[in-house]
Amino acid sequence: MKPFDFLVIGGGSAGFNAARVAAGLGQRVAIVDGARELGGLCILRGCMPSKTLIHMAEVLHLAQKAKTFGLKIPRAAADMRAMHARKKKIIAEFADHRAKALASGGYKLFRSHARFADPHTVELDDGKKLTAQKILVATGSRVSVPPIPGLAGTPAWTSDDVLDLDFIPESVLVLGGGIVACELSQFLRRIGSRVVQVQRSAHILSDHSPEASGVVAQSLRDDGIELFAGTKILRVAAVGGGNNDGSADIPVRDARGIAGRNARAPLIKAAAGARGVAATFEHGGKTITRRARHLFNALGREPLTDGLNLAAAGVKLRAGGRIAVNRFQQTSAPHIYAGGDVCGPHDIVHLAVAQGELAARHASGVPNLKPIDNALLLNVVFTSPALATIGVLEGELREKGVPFLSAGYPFNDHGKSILMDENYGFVKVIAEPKRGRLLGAEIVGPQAGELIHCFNTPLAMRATVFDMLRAPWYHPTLAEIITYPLEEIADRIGAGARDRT
Ligand SMILES: Cc1cc2nc3c(=O)[nH]c(=O)nc-3n(C[C@H](O)[C@H](O)[C@H](O)COP(=O)(O)OP(=O)(O)OC[C@H]3O[C@@H](n4cnc5c(N)ncnc54)[C@H](O)[C@@H]3O)c2cc1C
Ligand SMILES: NC(=O)c1ccc[n+]([C@@H]2O[C@H](COP(=O)([O-])OP(=O)(O)OC[C@H]3O[C@@H](n4cnc5c(N)ncnc54)[C@H](O)[C@@H]3O)[C@@H](O)[C@H]2O)c1
Repeated sequence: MKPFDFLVIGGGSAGFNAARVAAGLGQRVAIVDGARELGGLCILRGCMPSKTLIHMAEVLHLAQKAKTFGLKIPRAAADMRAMHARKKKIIAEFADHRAKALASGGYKLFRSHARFADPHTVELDDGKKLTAQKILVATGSRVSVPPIPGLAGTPAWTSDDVLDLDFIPESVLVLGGGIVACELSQFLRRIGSRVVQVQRSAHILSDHSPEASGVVAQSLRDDGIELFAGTKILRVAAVGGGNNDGSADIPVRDARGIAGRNARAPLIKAAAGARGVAATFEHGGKTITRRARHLFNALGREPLTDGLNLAAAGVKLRAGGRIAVNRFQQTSAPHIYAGGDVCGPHDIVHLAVAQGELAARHASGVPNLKPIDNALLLNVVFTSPALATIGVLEGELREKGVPFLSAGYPFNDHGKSILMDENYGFVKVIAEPKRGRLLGAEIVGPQAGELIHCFNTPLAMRATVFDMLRAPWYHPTLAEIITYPLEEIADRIGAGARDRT
């Protein structure tokens, strides 16, 4: 077959958008994807199913709080079969749209796994070989199974399984305190499961400030989750007894679940007669054991490079297994690029898309490209309250010795959030101390994932707190809470700086 200009391995968020941009630039493009179902993680088993279910659980939560609002809603409860059906319908529509786009003819699609035969050639499952001038590796990530005694041999759910539930589990033992663990623990609790969550670090969501993640932890506990942080997990095991929630039996999967099966990991069998799981961990100087009907491994993800034979292409990995890339997504073999979860450094969809598009433009010879601006890092945790950050925050600035001013304001003193009974959390603004140029913002509270977008354009345009205060802010809105810290910083800097901007 005639060589391609640009060949993409993996048709998820990074790969699909890279192919779309390269084809738009007139390149002859191929995509190779080995999944049974096309769509990628975000659509099939990541952002979209999780946010569909989380939204439904949020509606349920509000209905259950009806009395607070003077309403009579006698019995609001989850109907998991109906929720599952709605999620499936919505996801099928998104996946269908993506599959049609992949098969649209703009690029040649091969339904196969790919492995490098040499730096310009990949081999497909049927032995066919494809060559290309430039190649993008965008194979994503899979659930990781850390070496916790007993974990690899204990039947466990992954996020794939939790997102596919059509019944309410009686009880779930959640291992981990990252985004997946927190978002889905709260979902499980809100549909009616008993949830025990066990986290290693001293506070959950350890990439975030203790102040912000502490608000989320409080809300998880207020929802009724038994949350242990600062633990050392000693072992997990399948046990007899447990609870009966009507589920047929413990799923026979390994701790990597469906992702593991895709990667051809061996299946394991549940111990005969096992009806539950137990985790034993150290916490506050004590050894504690907690049991539940199901175990949920939410201990992180790892880049999916198995079977790609990257060595044959001269592509090197960083410590931890991610593909090493430069600021234009080029790997150690400069004609081979990587984008998305397989290279990181963050598993976030808009970054996967941006990396894929940047790689496609660079590979197509587009001049004067700008690398992705790390000072605009945007992150949202879709718990309730949500936690969202953008830019550079206090912890990093302190570590680097960079001077800054910061000011915050709590939602429990703001009109709109009080009338909504949304009293958790705060907004915080961080700015450069001389002229008040914005450096970052942190919001934990109602609609934080939406509110944080008040800052993305001003940050990208290097605006100051004075610029933001010149804009109108409607009353009463959640967004106007942002004016209080902006005003505080502006006051501290003084009129001189305002006049200079
Ligand atoms: C539960 C969950 C919720 C999430 N929620 C959010 C969220 O709300 N917001 C957010 O920004 N991010 C979220 N993420 C992260 C986000 O989903 C990922 O960062 C993003 O989807 C990664 O895209 P990708 O293109 O790198 O990989 P993928 O979408 O996984 O695409 C990789 C593709 O490569 C294919 N492939 C793999 N190996 C081969 C091979 N050898 N040959 C051929 N094809 C291959 C696979 O079949 C797959 O289609 C979530 C993740 C999870 C797990
Ligand atoms: N809203 C979003 O944008 C969103 C939602 C879900 C997932 N994601 C992305 O998906 C990726 C995966 O998320 P995740 O939550 O699975 O991973 P994570 O890396 O964020 O969290 C893993 C958790 O497991 C714990 N852990 C790991 N090894 C352990 C061990 N040996 N013993 C005890 N604890 C251990 C860590 O302390 C951490 O709490 C993240 O990078 C995230 O960015 C994003």
